[in-house]
Amino acid sequence: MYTIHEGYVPFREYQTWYRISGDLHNGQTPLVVAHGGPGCTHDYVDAFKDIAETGRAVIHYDQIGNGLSTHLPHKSPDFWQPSLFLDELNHLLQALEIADNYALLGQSWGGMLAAEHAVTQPQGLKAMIIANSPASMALWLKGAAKLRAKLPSDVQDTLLTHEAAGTITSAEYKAASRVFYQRHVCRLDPWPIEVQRTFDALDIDPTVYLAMNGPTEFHVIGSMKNWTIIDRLKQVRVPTLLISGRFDEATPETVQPYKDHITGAKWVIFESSSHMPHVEERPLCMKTVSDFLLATC
Ligand SMILES: N=C(O)[C@@H]1CCCN1
Repeated sequence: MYTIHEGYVPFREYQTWYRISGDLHNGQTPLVVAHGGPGCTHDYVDAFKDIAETGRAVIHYDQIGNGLSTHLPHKSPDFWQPSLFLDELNHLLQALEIADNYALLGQSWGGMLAAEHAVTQPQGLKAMIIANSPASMALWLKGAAKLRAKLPSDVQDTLLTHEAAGTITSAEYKAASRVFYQRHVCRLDPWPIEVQRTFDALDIDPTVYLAMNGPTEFHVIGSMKNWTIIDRLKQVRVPTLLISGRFDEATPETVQPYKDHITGAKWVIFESSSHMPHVEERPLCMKTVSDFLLATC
């Protein structure tokens, strides 16, 4: 077992909730976990706390805008920029006094955030795991369109009808979306409770997700739709592990630029998983990440 400590870090006029599983001061490089969305919560990536069983402290946090951190539903969409979340991450590292020695795991959008962080070559970053993340949203949209084209035709028609009508909050659109999510976001049925908690939180406050991403994982019309980091990946100077699922909405094509442009990057594809190997193949995923951190930190 390990100790658990939760708290808040001031960030600008807001606050960021965090939780430390394990001992930050035992000499092992701690692992910081950045969730996806943008605008999700830490709940669905809670499983990475298992790594604390190896003696390595694991820090989860809710990025500003959702979860237990400050919600800002009245901010204009252009408030929500990658630079805001990069600044928040740096504040968290400084406040927890780990900025000189940490590893970073980002899942989905969190992996995009981790890559944005790594290209700035922070001296304290010792290793990085980019999990289920695209290197550009153009590739993401291309991959999502291919997956969407394989859905049953009635599901495709329903999605198109409601997207054209703007009725993307309708029960019918949500039911059709769920067919995609069950295939390419989390293939477990039912979803683990912690995964459902994140999607329930998104339903309650979709501010960040709608501003930066859009209504769904495959209908991306938000400010991130033109995002790419492919041209900056050569600047990454830390050992990097890429993980994704065979049925992942982050298709191999979306992950490939990380492998091509980050020197020495290793890539593990989980054959029975989609977007969440950390719950779909939990023991194997945790061993893969733990072994990588043991070898690099
Ligand atoms: N689940 C996520 O974070 C993905 C990444 C790009 C759009 N949403």
